[in-house]
Amino acid sequence: MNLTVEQLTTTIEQKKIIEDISIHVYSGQFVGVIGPNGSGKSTLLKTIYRIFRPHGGLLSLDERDIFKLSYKEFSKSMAVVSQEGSVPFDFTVSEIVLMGRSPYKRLLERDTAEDVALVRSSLVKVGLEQFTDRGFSTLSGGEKQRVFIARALVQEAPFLILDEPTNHLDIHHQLHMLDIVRNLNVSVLAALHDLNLAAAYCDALYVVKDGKVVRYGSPEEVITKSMLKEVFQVDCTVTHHPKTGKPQILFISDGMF
Ligand SMILES: Nc1ncnc2c1ncn2[C@@H]1O[C@H](COP(=O)(O)OP(=O)(O)OP(=O)(O)O)[C@@H](O)[C@H]1O
Repeated sequence: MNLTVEQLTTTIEQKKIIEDISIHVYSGQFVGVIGPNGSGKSTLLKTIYRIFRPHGGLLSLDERDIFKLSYKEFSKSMAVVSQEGSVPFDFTVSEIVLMGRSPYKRLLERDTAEDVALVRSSLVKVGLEQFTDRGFSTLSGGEKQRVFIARALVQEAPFLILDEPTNHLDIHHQLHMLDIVRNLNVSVLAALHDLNLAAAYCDALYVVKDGKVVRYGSPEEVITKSMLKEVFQVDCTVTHHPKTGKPQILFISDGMF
């Protein structure tokens, strides 16, 4: 599934938070959005997944205007794992994951054996099969994050939005989660803070600063010493991973010496 974002502007309380952003995610691509804190990454993603209404521009999935899709059509097309996932009541893990099947159901329709099997296989994928009946509130931050990933998986959407999906995860689970997503062969747009992971997993990167796209290209084109200085205000050496050949950043700061 293709995503096209053309000249998108989102204003909150009279302030332009993102301005004139154009992005393309081709079918099956894993595209990253990187940028400093407060640069507008989440606002961009939230506008794409319809939390915010844009004040200008066009958003389309396979040529269809995102804002013209019904709730069910939209939810079957796009799954979201956000950094702010919360659950109002103490549902169990399997109840929360089952919610990912709701776009496929009519009101009060019962869960099918297929739904239950999908929930089970997603929980196995994220390593939470022992947690099926646990109350969500009893889980650690990383376990909660993996529940939301499982919920997105059962949604079986061809487009996945990830807003800092590895926030609470230890390094093993960060790599495991990105491996799972990569192997789904769906289109992905992900805001990532870890630039080495962004370089390792993404086919293309957009760099956002002050609400605007300031760089775009392959990780090799984008992850450079000058970009890191200009956009993130850090000094570094950029080398290459000895096995994958992807850019690898070694940060340098006065306090290290
Ligand atoms: N509802 C809101 N009301 C007012 N300002 C907002 C609102 N939502 C976002 N902003 C502001 O918009 C700017 C961009 O925020 P956003 O969350 O999109 O950035 P981000 O790049 O995702 O940041 P981070 O890396 O810290 O998560 C910030 O200055 C933020 O304070």
